[in-house]
Amino acid sequence: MRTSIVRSVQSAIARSSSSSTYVRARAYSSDSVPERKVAVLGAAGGIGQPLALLMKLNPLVSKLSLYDIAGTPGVAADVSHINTRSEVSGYAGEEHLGKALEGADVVIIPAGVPRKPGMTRDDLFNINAGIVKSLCTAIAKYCPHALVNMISNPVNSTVPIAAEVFKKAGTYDEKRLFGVTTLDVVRAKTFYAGKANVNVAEVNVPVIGGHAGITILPLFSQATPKANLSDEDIKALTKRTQDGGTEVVEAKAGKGSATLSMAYAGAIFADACLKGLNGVPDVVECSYVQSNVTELPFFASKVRLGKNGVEEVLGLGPLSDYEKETLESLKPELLSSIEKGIKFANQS
Ligand SMILES: NC(=O)c1ccc[n+]([C@@H]2O[C@H](COP(=O)([O-])OP(=O)(O)OC[C@H]3O[C@@H](n4cnc5c(N)ncnc54)[C@H](O)[C@@H]3O)[C@@H](O)[C@H]2O)c1
Ligand SMILES: O=C(O)C[C@H](O)C(=O)O
Repeated sequence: MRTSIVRSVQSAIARSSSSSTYVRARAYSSDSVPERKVAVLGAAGGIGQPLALLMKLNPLVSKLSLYDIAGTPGVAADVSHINTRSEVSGYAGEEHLGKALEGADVVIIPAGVPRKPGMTRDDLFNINAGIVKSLCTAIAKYCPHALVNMISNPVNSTVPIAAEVFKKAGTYDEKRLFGVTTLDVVRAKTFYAGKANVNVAEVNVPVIGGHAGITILPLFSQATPKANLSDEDIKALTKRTQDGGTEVVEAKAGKGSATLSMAYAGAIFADACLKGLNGVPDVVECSYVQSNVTELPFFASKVRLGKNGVEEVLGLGPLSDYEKETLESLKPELLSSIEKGIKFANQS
């Protein structure tokens, strides 16, 4: 029974990645899976706890390191009783951050405050920018070669902050820094499947741009399986995807933002990073990375993952007129969030 629950969660995650990835991943025998340490920073939080659970279910992880400013020993003890491959360690307090990070292959960062109703993601900047800066300073020191999966908002600014911190430390490698935008893809797939009345497990929708309001641009013109949706339907789906986070923030009415769907999305993205590191071919996910597919220095688009992180930032493909227009209108806001992050990292 327990084995079947673990297997069904694992295969849901595997199916969510590209189907070719799934078929090849199954070809692994447990003996041939390399040792991989994954660290979660902010592991006692609303996202951190279910993400710790999902990473504990991932057979690609051999060491799971859970770090937070407080509360991590309990989470680690709890998760450690699950009879899966990884060895779990919990670390609480800044003096243990180095140990938590040492030897990490992938660092996932859901540390920081979430939104309340009426707030934008940018309203979190003042608190979260400092948290991300100090965590990235430690990453540069203790695991400079790790792939960094940034979840903390505002992602449009926290990723540029991380890049600047790593540049200052002399450890920046643009192939290893990712803003996690997978939740936008997860939402776009769900909403599209509902409207188009197609099997959600077969749906693919790229989401480009950034991770805040109008900077989130789902490319429904490229969605598969194809469906004959009207322009109004596409506009409504686009708006719902852009407002997906706010929908959850309002429904939670002051108790935070998306945690469970984010943990799921974060687990899919981390799994894709691990598969890439392990040499699984054709691992493609959307992510907010250093990019030259547009004139903006950071941009989310499809990315091929490999043994060094980003193997290739893929182009945008053909856009509808509506998507072209929306792309142009998101650029000023995204650029200003990027510049805000860069300025913060360099002045403080
Ligand atoms: N990228 C996305 O798609 C996405 C989706 C949902 C939420 N988020 C963001 O993720 C972040 C976390 O959300 P949550 O709901 O888990 O919040 P939460 O408040 O429930 O948990 C955050 C955790 O971070 C910890 N923390 C604070 N400062 C820290 C530090 N210096 N080092 C380590 N840990 C620290 C807190 O102790 C807490 O346990 C928020 O910024 C939220 O906006 C991003
Ligand atoms: O909306 C938020 O503040 C959290 C997150 O970015 C989300 O998209 O759910």
